[in-house]
Amino acid sequence: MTFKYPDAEMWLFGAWVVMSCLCLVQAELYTAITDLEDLLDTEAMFMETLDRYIEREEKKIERLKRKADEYRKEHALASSDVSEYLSNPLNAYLLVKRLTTDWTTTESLMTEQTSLDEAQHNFTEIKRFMKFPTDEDLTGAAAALIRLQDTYDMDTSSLAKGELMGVKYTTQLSASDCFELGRQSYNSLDYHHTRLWMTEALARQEQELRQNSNKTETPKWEILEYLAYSTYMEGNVKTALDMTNELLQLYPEHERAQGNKAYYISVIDKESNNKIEIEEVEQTNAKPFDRAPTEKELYEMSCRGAVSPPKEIQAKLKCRYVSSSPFTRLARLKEEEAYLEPRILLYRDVMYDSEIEVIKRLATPRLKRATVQNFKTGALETASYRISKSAWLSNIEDEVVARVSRRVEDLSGLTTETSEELQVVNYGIGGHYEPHFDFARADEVNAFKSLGTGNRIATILFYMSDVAQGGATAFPDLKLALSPQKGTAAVWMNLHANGEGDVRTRHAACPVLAGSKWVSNKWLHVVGQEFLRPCTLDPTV
Ligand SMILES: O=C(O)CCC(=O)C(=O)O
Ligand SMILES: [Fe+2]
Repeated sequence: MTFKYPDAEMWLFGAWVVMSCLCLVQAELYTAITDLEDLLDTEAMFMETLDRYIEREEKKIERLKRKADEYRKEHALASSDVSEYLSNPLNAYLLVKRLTTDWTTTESLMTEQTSLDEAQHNFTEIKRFMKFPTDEDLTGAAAALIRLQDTYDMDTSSLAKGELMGVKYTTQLSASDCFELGRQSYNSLDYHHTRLWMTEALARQEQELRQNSNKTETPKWEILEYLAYSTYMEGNVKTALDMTNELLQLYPEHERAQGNKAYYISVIDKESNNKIEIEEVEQTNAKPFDRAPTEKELYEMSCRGAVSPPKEIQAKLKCRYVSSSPFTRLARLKEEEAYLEPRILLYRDVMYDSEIEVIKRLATPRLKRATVQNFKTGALETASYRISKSAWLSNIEDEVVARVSRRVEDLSGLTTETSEELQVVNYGIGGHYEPHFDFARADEVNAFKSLGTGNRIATILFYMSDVAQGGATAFPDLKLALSPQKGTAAVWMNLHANGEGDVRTRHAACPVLAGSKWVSNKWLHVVGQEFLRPCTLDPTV
């Protein structure tokens, strides 16, 4: 890549060498924090190019100002006594010269484009060789924010003010930021969030105008257009008509709004001719539960701590030190019961910071958008219900990975001979994994078939980071949420002793609200555990 600013070249080239190997594949940057960090480097290069462009343009304007001063002075002199001035042959010559060759030079200075061309060239090169977000990334980032809003039940205005579940951050969203979220929701046909964010955009815009801030970029009529339409789509035609009237006061020639107005009036007329009272839908965020909550609602409630296991169950939970193997006799395990039936155990401080660093370092260059198995076909696919980046590490790659496998055996009393490799996962903001089973169900015939090791009998989930906010592992049916604590492992059996899947283990990774989440999974399989966990025909075990 060639850069046109000579002294920028060395720095840019250095950055390019580092970045170019990482950056040729550009997609889904929002899925992991590690990728977002690279975007800051891209932004730094954009800023450098912009600063240089401004500097050059300012120099140009300075030169033009000096020229204008010269013209003004000479012109004033001439005007003070025109005939006297022009009677001098030198002045007559200079006047003609000023308006010919001189003026041509001035004009070409005005229209000179080199700094613009160079800046544009540099922008193109940066976009080609550095990580650069796509429209898909913007859609994904907006969807992640909306997912967080829903899961953690955050009201639009608090979120726009930077309040995340009671924690106040300094970043706020401007009217145009809110407008963009509304527009993204509109493009996803999500009229509920379109209305919420366009309402907020209007409120913010009024505030910005009151504060005389020059932030306001989106015309009010445009916000009103989205707001009116989403309001109509949500069933409130009268309010939609009022909003469209307001829009037309600001922009009377707006043809689409004129059409919509006529349409809304016709809907209202038709209803009143039929003597049907139009019921304006009450628009609130509240979700009244006059019915049993759906799994999604239970999942979201577990994530935000709005539900928890019954007190009787919690009262029975114990914690203890255990030593079941040579290793754990030396370093006794801190075992905590998180749930009894099914048994979900937490082991504290079983992965050390130094081990976590090695695992993260090995996994980082290999992180790819996580896939889920299409259990019907066996194919691996990306899916919006699982948003994270993951990589697999094998025991032979590093002693630390092998050591983690041995620790898994100590924790579970099972063998890792037939297990999958260690799956390392990094979730960015909004990263999540919706409710799922780790085991394959009866109809998912192709799952693990090629491995020949049977179903996933147990899950050992290591938390490799704390998470500032959100990111719990939720078990919706149990109303249980495990909050990540660096170094802790969660362990549970996915199968009953008769080999049937235990549906109570259905679980999810709640969206990360603030911070970044690292975990690793070790999935143990059935084959090889025959003597370690004997099977029974009793379906209750
Ligand atoms: O990240 C978590 O909390 C759970 C991850 C999980 O369930 C999975 O990867 O299967
Ligand atoms: Fe899972």
